[in-house]
Amino acid sequence: MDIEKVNSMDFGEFVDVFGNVIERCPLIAAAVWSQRPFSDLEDLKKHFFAFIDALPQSGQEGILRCHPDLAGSELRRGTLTAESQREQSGAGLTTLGADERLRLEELNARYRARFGFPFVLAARFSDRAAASRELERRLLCPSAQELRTALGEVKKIGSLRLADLLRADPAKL
Ligand SMILES: NC(=O)NC1=NC(=O)NC1=O
Repeated sequence: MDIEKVNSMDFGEFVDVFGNVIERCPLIAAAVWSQRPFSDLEDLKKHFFAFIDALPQSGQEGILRCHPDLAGSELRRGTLTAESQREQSGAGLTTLGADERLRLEELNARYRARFGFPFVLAARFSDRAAASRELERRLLCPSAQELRTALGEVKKIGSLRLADLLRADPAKL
């Protein structure tokens, strides 16, 4: 899909296509639509990220809370979004052994209890071993730093999803 096609989209089409670039936060696409026309993918990405960066901390934490746990209950229940399902299975998180899954579950619970939002990692840049290693490392970080790190992961996930969409053939959307 080229940027001209994106710029020609009406509001509904734009949110249909880009509403899950940031997991379960269609509001962001709904806001970014009014920034059109976009010069290219980078410009579109810049507007998504600028919206996130301009939010108060409560809004940024809200974005993180919209993310399903890695290898969590939503994965088991099959209620992940298509993007999350692909990302998590690509990182080998759908085939964890029981002990690995329980370990992640326990770490996720400790992380959420500490920071008040779930651990977020761009799974496509990771694998099952790296996920729990990163979780253990980041669990020890100061809260302000961890918020910035987590939002950086949200942006990595969003970048990959945008790149997929811009490469996608509109007929298949
Ligand atoms: N908690 C998470 O990090 N979730 C996810 N990371 C991804 O890359 N996809 C997800 O669903």
